[in-house]
Amino acid sequence: MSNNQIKQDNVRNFSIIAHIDHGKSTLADRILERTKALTQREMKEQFLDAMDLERERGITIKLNAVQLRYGAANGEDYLFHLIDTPGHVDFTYEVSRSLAACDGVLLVVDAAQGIEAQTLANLYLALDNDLEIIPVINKIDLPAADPERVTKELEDLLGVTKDEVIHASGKSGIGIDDILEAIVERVPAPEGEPEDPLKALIFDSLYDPYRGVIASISIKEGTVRVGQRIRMMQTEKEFEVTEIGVFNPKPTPKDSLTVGDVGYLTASIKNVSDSRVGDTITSAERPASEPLPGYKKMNPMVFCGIFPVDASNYNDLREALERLELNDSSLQYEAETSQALGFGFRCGFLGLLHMEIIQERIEREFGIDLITTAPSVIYEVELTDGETITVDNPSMMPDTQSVSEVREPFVKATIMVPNDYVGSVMEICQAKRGAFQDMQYLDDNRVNITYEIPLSEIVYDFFDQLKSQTKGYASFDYDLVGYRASNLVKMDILLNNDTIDALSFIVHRDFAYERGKAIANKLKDLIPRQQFEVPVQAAIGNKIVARSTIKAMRKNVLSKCYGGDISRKRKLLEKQKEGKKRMKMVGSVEVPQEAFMAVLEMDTDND
Ligand SMILES: Nc1nc2c(ncn2[C@@H]2O[C@H](COP(=O)(O)OP(=O)(O)OP(=O)(O)O)[C@@H](O)[C@H]2O)c(=O)[nH]1
Repeated sequence: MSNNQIKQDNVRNFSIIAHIDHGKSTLADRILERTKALTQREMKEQFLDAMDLERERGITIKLNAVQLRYGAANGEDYLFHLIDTPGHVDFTYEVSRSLAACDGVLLVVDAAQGIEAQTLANLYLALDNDLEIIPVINKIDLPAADPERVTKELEDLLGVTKDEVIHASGKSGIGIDDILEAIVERVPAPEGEPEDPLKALIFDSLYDPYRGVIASISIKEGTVRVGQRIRMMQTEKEFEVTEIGVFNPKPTPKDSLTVGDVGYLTASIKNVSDSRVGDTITSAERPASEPLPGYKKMNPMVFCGIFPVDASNYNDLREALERLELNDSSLQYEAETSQALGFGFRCGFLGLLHMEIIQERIEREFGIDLITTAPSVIYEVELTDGETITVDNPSMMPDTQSVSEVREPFVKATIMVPNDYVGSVMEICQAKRGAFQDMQYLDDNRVNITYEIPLSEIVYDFFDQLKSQTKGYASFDYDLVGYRASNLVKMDILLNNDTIDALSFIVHRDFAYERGKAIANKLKDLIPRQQFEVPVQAAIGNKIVARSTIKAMRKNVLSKCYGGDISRKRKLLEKQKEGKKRMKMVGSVEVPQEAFMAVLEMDTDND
């Protein structure tokens, strides 16, 4: 059958979870290598991170599942499915879905860094899914490695003994055999009956222009065959299976997939929303009575406006978003018109990284230059007439007179730092309107601090500040906890006496004056001099709270280059041209892209 005679008892489905940069992809590569999934020559540097953008940023965005064969020390052959998980907080939901496709995980911890915030977040997801956990200390080759300390941390955290913790190095190959044997011995084989009605979990889905949706599936019950009629239990749509197969790691078609198999399925599905991640595929003729647990739609938390620099690219931008949405059901968008920026789209994202990735893909893959506005969260606004509306665009915030209460989303932020930085972390959290919750000592040197903080503050420069104030030692994770009332007001920005809707933002009243001043100063620096003097004003309602002035231009930029340094001149001209692309005429003033993001960086330079 599809397993090439390997019995279900010898199937092992597992995943690797780790804090970002603790070496998950490198370890996955070593495992592929050891099980001869790829010859060295075929092996790209990091096979599982397939998308260009991922490789460049060195992070894993999309899931992947690879089938491997392993000849164990006990003389038997085993079939492994290694399911990759994304490592960033924005993608927690995808991690949780891919874990639902497994029976065990390797919990990888960097030998020098120890347990970090996302190690814990991922561990909790694994525990939620009742998975067998194999602790692995990675990078033991590093001079700064302290495997004893990290072993102790893992013992305390997991209640395991020292002997159960594997020491490894993805770089030098130490411990890889121990890991493979531990998978055989400790991860349970999938349960489920091949003859029962089909239940296949969709844990990822991808749109291919030729074949339609390619769903990544894990078969929990029953068997699926080519030509079979299937039904999506959530959407109740039916399709006929055109191809099924496994990745080993190249896509390899099979006639059927059965319990324990992890692979892909196509069925001429034209719309990704018809095969939602987390949904259960069953047979149309003999449907299962209940879907697999845990279907949850992920809602975007961060919104921003996306506008083409060149208005004639509006339709291209819409097409680009349509195409991206096919592969990414968590991306949302709707048309938006800004007085300042013209026609564009209001887009919703899971988090900041998700937002950056989409913006970069639009620019790179579709060649459209964008102006994006500062990210905003969704506010709940109770009006004086009793109605409640949601606002994801600051410029749409109603006038203060008609508002009785504004509520904003709060998150529980978990921050892990060495002792020395506790003071700095608390200072940042306090400045970000955080409410202290708890502080726990993990060992002699490390502390786990929890705060409740408004999401909007996290969206601004929280993480950057955290990193710079703790020399990169802090690790951070967050979870939405709900909406709370806050004293918030809308700040408008006026350029040359015109209100620029795309520059409006929401701010806590206590910080309004300070932020208004900071942004007026920042914009003065960011917006190039024009032919005339431009006043920059920050206002709440009709009240101007801060003001600065962009002086009129006197000289041509080139006059700065004395002498005949041609190459320098050319560079300057090119730089100017480059800058031009990112400029937008807003009324009578030319405004660069950076100005729309200024609100994010205000706190970092208060000069
Ligand atoms: N010294 C040493 N460095 C390692 C080892 N494993 C990985 N690294 C390095 O650590 C960095 C991160 O490794 P990755 O494998 O990309 O980490 P990751 O956890 O997959 O990262 P994300 O995909 O972003 O979650 C890279 O620079 C690797 O070269 C190891 O065993 N020893």
